[in-house]
Amino acid sequence: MKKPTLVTEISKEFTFEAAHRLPNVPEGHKCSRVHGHSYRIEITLRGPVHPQFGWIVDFAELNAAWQPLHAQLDHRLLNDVPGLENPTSELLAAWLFERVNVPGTTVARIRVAETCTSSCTVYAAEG
Ligand SMILES: Nc1nc2c(c(=O)[nH]1)N=C([C@H](O)[C@H](O)COP(=O)(O)OP(=O)(O)OP(=O)(O)O)CN2
Ligand SMILES: [Zn+2]
Repeated sequence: MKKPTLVTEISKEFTFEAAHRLPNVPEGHKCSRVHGHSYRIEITLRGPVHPQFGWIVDFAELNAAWQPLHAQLDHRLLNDVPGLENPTSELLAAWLFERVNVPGTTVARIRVAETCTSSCTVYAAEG
């Protein structure tokens, strides 16, 4: 029987604390006020599995790629961060998608969770 071609992904979760407000919501919306979240971010990378190491990249490389992003976001008012003037989960996920860079991999998807029950996932459309 023919062996299937495998697609392999690795994921790592990160957290940061930040405040935000949503400037474009309808008048009276609760999210127009400044409030904070303990953000949870899951970054998923795709790439070939190294024949000797048996991994796509060391999780430590993904951790290293996250650190400068964490520094830009943690304990900030996200609205002050260039490119995040309207910091919805959707736009934050897209902002992160453009900035995560781990050589030898591609970003498969990024999930941003603002609360225990609300999250957003972005990934590249096929083609
Ligand atoms: N599609 C989106 N909707 C909302 C976003 C968003 O980024 N994308 N953001 C918010 C607010 O930031 C809000 O703080 C989080 O949303 P919500 O799930 O409504 O938070 P609650 O904890 O208040 O949820 P309950 O389950 O109603 O308690 C709003 N919407
Ligand atoms: Zn919010």
